[in-house]
Amino acid sequence: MNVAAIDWTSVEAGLDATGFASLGVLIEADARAGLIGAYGESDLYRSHVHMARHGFGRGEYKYFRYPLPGPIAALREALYPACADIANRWAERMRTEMRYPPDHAEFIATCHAAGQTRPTPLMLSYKSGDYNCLHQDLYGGIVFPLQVVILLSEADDFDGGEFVMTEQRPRMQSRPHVVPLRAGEAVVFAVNERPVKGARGEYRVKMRHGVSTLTRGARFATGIIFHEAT
Ligand SMILES: O=C(O)CCC(=O)C(=O)O
Ligand SMILES: [Fe+2]
Repeated sequence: MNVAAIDWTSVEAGLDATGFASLGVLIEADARAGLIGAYGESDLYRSHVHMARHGFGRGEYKYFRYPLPGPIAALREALYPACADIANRWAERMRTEMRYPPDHAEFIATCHAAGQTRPTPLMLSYKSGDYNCLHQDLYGGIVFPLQVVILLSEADDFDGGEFVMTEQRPRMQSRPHVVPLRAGEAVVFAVNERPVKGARGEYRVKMRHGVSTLTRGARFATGIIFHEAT
């Protein structure tokens, strides 16, 4: 984890330009292997979702229960403050009333007061033929506008399985993005809407994310979502 090395000015510029930005490699090989190795330990998770059963795609994911694994808990807390600054600037530009407190514990208290009490960080597991349909991770009325995904598998472990985003612009066709990810690399991206500066002021685009079909091997990723679920 090297959160101190992140250049948040360029991260914000990337988020403003495309709705996503790399944070560099934040989970080293040992910790990646640890998280993948613990995927089968059911005590660590509060729920297990088979995507095909819900029409979400193919493959599976599991939501962690508290206490979160060390590296996930540490990153969630350490990444939050800079993300909250960006989130507050976005809220101003989009003229929404929500403002985000400077530390994550305080934001969690806001979620709890609204009845969102369950943890949302998750592990995702894909095998050849699996994919994740375009979606948004919204779990209640309280939404933190940025989230983070980290690839845990090595580049050689799989083919296909690219992280993709779409940007739905008002009265225009949707724009696709393929987001490159190295092993351990984290990408911060827009959960839902983000502001874009147009010729006549700010407008909003709606973002969705997903994963293209794996054509070989196995792919694990972890997602760090800052709001809690109902
Ligand atoms: O497997 C992936 O890269 C996508 C993960 C995802 O949907 C998420 O982190 O919310
Ligand atoms: Fe997601």
